[in-house]
Amino acid sequence: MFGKSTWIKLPRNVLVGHGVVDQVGAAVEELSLAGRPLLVTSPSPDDIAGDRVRDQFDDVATTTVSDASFSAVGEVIEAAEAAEATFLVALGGGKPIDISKMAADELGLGFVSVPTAASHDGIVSGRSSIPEGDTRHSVAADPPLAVIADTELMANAPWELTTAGCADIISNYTAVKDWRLARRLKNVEYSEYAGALSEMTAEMLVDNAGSIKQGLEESAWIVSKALVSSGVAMSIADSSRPASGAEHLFSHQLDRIAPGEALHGHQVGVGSIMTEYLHTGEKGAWRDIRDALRAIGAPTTAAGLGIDDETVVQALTTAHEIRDRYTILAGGVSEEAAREVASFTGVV
Ligand SMILES: NC(=O)C1=CN([C@@H]2O[C@H](COP(=O)(O)OP(=O)(O)OC[C@H]3O[C@@H](n4cnc5c(N)ncnc54)[C@H](OP(=O)(O)O)[C@@H]3O)[C@@H](O)[C@H]2O)C=CC1
Ligand SMILES: O=C(CO)COP(=O)(O)O
Ligand SMILES: [Zn+2]
Repeated sequence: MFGKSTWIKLPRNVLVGHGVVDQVGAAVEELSLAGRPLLVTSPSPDDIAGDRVRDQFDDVATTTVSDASFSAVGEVIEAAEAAEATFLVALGGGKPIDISKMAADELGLGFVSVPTAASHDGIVSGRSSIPEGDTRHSVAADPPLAVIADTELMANAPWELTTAGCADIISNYTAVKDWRLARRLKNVEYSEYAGALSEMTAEMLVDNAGSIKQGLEESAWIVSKALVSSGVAMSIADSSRPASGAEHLFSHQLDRIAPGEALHGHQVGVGSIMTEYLHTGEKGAWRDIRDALRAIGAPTTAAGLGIDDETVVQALTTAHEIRDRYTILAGGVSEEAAREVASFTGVV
C-alpha cells in the first residue's frame, strides 16, 4: 500500500503590485484575522512605510528588531505577549520577516509578510535562516498567511537589495545540482516538482535579465514573482534544498568570518559561480552564471563583495562544516583546489 503523506504549506494570498502596502488592512480582513497586530519591523523600513501600515489599524503595537538571532525571536515573542497581539505583521527585509516567521510559529499566531526589499526568497518561504555559534539553522516554520509585495517600495529601495534578490534566484541552478547529487549519492529525498520549479524560476529570471534595470518598477515586479516562485518550491520540498546548496554554505560561512560585509544574495551568487565550476569543470556553465550576474549588476568577484581574497578561499575550504547537508563540497575542498577554482573563475 502507498503510505506516503505530505503537507505543502503555502501563503493564502499573494499581492504584488504598485502601492499594495496600503492594502495590508484589507488583506488582514480577508483572512478574517481579528484583534491587535504587532508590527515587527527594523529602522529603515519603519521610517519608509511604518506609518502607512499602522494607519490601517485602529489598535496596533510596534517592535523593532536589529539582528536576525534566536534572542531577537525571544524578544518579539515577549513583545507580542505584552501587547496581547493576535497576529504579526512583518515589515522590512529578511531580518524582521525571518524573526516574525519563527516568533509567530512559536506563539501559534498567523503572520503577514510585507517585504520592503526584493533581497531574497525568504520573504515567502516556510523557513527561517538563523545563525547560532558555528552553525546556521534552516528552521521550519509556517509560511506567511499573506505576502504583500509593494513594487513601488521595492523599486525605491537601494538597488543592491534587488540585485541581491536576483542573485539568490540565479543560485538556484547550483542548489538544484547539489540536491540531485545528494539524491544520487546519499539517497536524499528529492522532489521533481520542486527541483523543476526552482530551475525554471532561475531560467525565467535570466531570460528577463535585460528588463531588470535600476529605477524600473517592472524590475521589482519580475524579481518579486521569482522570489515567490522560489519560496513555493521550498514549500513543496518542505526544505530549503531547491534554493540552497553549496553556494549557500559558502555564504553562511562568509557571514561567520566576515559578518556584515556583503548581502546574502550577492554572496550566494559568487558562491554559485565557483560551485558550478566544481560541478561541471572548466567548460561548464559557470560563465553563464557569471554573465547573468554581471548583466543584472550583481558582484562576481571577491572585490565586488568587498571581501578579501584570502577570506573567500577560507570560506570555500570550510563551508562544508557549516551544516550537515551533502553538496559538491562534501568532505571539503583543499586550499590548493579552492585557490584554483577561485582564480580560474576570476573570483579572486
Ligand atoms: N528564510 C530564508 O529562506 C532566508 C533568510 N535570510 C535571512 O534574511 C536576512 C538578510 O536579508 P536582508 O533583506 O538582506 O536583511 P535586512 O532585513 O537586514 O535588510 C537589509 C538592509 O536593507 C535595509 N532595508 C530594507 N528595506 C529597505 C528599503 N525599502 N529602503 C531602504 N533600506 C531598506 C535594512 O534596513 P535596517 O538596517 O533598518 O534593517 C537593512 O539595512 C538574514 O538574516 C538572512 O539570514 C536570507 C535568505 C533566505
Ligand atoms: O537562503 C535560502 C534560500 O535562498 C535558505 O537558506 P538556508 O541555507 O538557511 O536554508
Ligand atoms: Zn538564499
